[in-house]
Amino acid sequence: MDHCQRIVIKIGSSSLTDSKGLLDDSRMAALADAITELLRRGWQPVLVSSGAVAAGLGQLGWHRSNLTMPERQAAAAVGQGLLMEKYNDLFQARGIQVGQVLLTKEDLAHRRRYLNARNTFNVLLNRQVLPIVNENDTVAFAEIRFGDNDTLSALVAGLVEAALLVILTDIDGLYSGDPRKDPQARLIPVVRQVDENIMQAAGGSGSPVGTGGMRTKLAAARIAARSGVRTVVTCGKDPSVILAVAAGERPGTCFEPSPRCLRSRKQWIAFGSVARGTLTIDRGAVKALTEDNKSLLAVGVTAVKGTFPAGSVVAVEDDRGIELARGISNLSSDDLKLVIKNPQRGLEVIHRDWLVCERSFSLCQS
Ligand SMILES: Nc1ncnc2c1ncn2[C@@H]1O[C@H](COP(=O)(O)OP(=O)(O)O)[C@@H](O)[C@H]1O
Ligand SMILES: N[C@@H](CCC(=O)OP(=O)(O)O)C(=O)O
Repeated sequence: MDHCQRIVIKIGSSSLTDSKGLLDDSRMAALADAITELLRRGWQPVLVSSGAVAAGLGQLGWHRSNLTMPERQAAAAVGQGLLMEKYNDLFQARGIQVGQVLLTKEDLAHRRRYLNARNTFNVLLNRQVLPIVNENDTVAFAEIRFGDNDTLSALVAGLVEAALLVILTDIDGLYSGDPRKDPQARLIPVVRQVDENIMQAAGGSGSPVGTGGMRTKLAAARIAARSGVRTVVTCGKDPSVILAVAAGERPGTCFEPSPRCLRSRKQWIAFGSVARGTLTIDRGAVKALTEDNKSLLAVGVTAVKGTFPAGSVVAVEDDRGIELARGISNLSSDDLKLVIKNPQRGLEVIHRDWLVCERSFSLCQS
């Protein structure tokens, strides 16, 4: 199996719909042509496609303004079927089988479901079936939904160990400021680190159909970079651009993979899992974790929030409430509460193999 040849392509609602907000047939056909060519060239592509809500609204004749969440979810229920029907017809005509993969944040947060999804992707990809992924909008609800598909595409890219993530949108890349508000804004061709400064350049969505804007694309690029995946954000008007990206060209903005990329299990802890509780640690423990790469011992834990069994993912924060690590706790919250009153020397709460220190988890949340 050659993971180097895996490529995740995310196409946003703004690139899939026409000026009336309906699915753009010619754009979808051009996308199908480009993906077919990628397969012919030996790549294993995964398509993360938005557009379910837009397609549903078009079919039902509903207007986007003032929709409640259940109404959006109902529109997605109608639209997801239409979207897949279109993709199925387009790819069948090109001799390619497709498989629908609908995921929620909760699916990826659950370690066994995450691994099951990985096995399914591997079977589809190794048998030249194109996985077409979307968020399962009809069941995902407010607090635990991705909302946009940018973050989802980055998690999928890490999951399948892709070499490239291509995010197709309605603008040719990341600009130094939101181009709608700043006419002086310049295109940034390469980003080596998604930090707070770069984050400040990004605004929300510019189109009525898009959801995340550039902010969620940066969060996605950061997750991908830490997972060892190079991200290119570029314009999806002409989907054949993905062939140029696969051939090594860098139209738009290229986000380089991090030299300190995380291995699979730590990627999941850092970006896929949902923390079930929070541990506050003292200054000595902060140093041990962030500078000395040590495991977290019970002596350094000063407070425990939440109720969780042993084996849960927990957030670790300093005494100012800043999250600086995440890991799998060897102890339940009940046991931890007993232990911190009377710490046993050397008792390990999180082994360093199950601990991820990340200076800015908040930058990875969309
Ligand atoms: N710094 C920036 N550079 C480029 N685009 C930006 C920036 N800040 C905000 N945007 C907006 O982000 C939009 C793309 O995001 P979005 O509308 O969510 O598209 P999609 O449906 O492809 O996810 C652009 O059209 C643009 O208006
Ligand atoms: N899952 C939703 C995606 C929502 C959305 O608009 O995402 P995006 O266009 O990527 O900002 C759908 O299919 O309509």
